[in-house]
Amino acid sequence: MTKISSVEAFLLGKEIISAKWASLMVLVRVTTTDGKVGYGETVSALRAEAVLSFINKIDKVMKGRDVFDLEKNRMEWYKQDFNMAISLESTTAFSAFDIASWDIIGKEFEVPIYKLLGGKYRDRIPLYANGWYQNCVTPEEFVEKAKDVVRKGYKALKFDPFGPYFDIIDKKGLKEAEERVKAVREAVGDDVDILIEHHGRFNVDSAIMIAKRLEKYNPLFMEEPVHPDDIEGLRKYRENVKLKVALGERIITKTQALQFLKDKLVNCLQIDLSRIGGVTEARKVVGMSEAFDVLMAFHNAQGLILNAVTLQLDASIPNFLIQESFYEWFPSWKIDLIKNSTPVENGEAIIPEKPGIGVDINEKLIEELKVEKELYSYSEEPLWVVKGTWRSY
Ligand SMILES: O=C(O)C(=O)C[C@H](O)[C@H](O)CO
Ligand SMILES: [Mg+2]
Repeated sequence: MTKISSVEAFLLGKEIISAKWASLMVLVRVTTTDGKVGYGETVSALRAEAVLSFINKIDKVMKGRDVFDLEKNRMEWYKQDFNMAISLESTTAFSAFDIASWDIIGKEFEVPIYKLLGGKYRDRIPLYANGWYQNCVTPEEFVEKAKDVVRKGYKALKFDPFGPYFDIIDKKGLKEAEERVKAVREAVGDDVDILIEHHGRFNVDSAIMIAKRLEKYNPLFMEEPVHPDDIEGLRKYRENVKLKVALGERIITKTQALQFLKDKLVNCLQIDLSRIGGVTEARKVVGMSEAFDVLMAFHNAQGLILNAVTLQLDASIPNFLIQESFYEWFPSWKIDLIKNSTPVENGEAIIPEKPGIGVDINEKLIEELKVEKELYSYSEEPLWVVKGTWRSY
């Protein structure tokens, strides 16, 4: 029995980066009584202290339990936390614990996790770039950065072309968004995919107007076109728009995922392993999606532990579309933390082959990067946008 002796969390950070929401990192370490160590990562933006307190409670519940008992351990936490199914803080804390558990299990068998999930389905992981458009507002600024992305070898890139518009978009906003998308499409050509991020900010009539304006640029998908809880709006969007819909980063249970699948509200599911319940729950949602002919494009916007474990699933699943990557736009401290062991080559990720999640943690950096608490200051530009893009021009 590989008994859990501790579940610890560390709040790490250094500087604000293009992905402001990911300027902090809650690193979770699970240790067993025989000294095995596994790492996971959770969501931190606006809720770091709450997540740390959940990890502290998970530590108390999991001490002495077998790290291999993934389903039993999850059910125990689900039983202990009456509100787990409606709490991102609880599910993200548990997701990190589950990821760290799989890290230990892979290390026990001395294999990367993908070998425990059915082996390799693909040798490399095609990526789309995100985070590349910091401080872009004018079409020219977007074009300059988009060309850099293509020069790096990416065959797909995602961006949010909507500036500071929220809920309703007017003629000026539509014109600005179209100018940005048109300029990027013309700059990258037809062989590079463009993916439109709405960040779930529009009411459905605005979202439909946007789709009508942008469909001529042939986006691979429209991500979170309407507010995340606007199910009726999404139904109306699906009735009026032919473009593919992608969503899922805010789904925290497989039951929620089922609602979108059974009502055919999504073409591509973007669940996030650090929110849905780690590897254990993510692989169930992959199977459910496969039954509905829905492809996976995991959300992956937090850090390099999440990136590594996400690549393990990408390697092994049949219904895969493309993988989000901030890798080349994350701060160097996050890359250093995993000893830069999941590099991107020509717009593709190499599958990490080390045991467990496939990366080693630079443990001496943990001490160096520790921060006391999450510093938050209000600004018109919310945390969840790529920094410097909320200006009209
Ligand atoms: O990467 C994406 O698709 C995002 O939407 C990034 C979000 O801003 C981020 O996850 C907010 O926590
Ligand atoms: Mg998104």
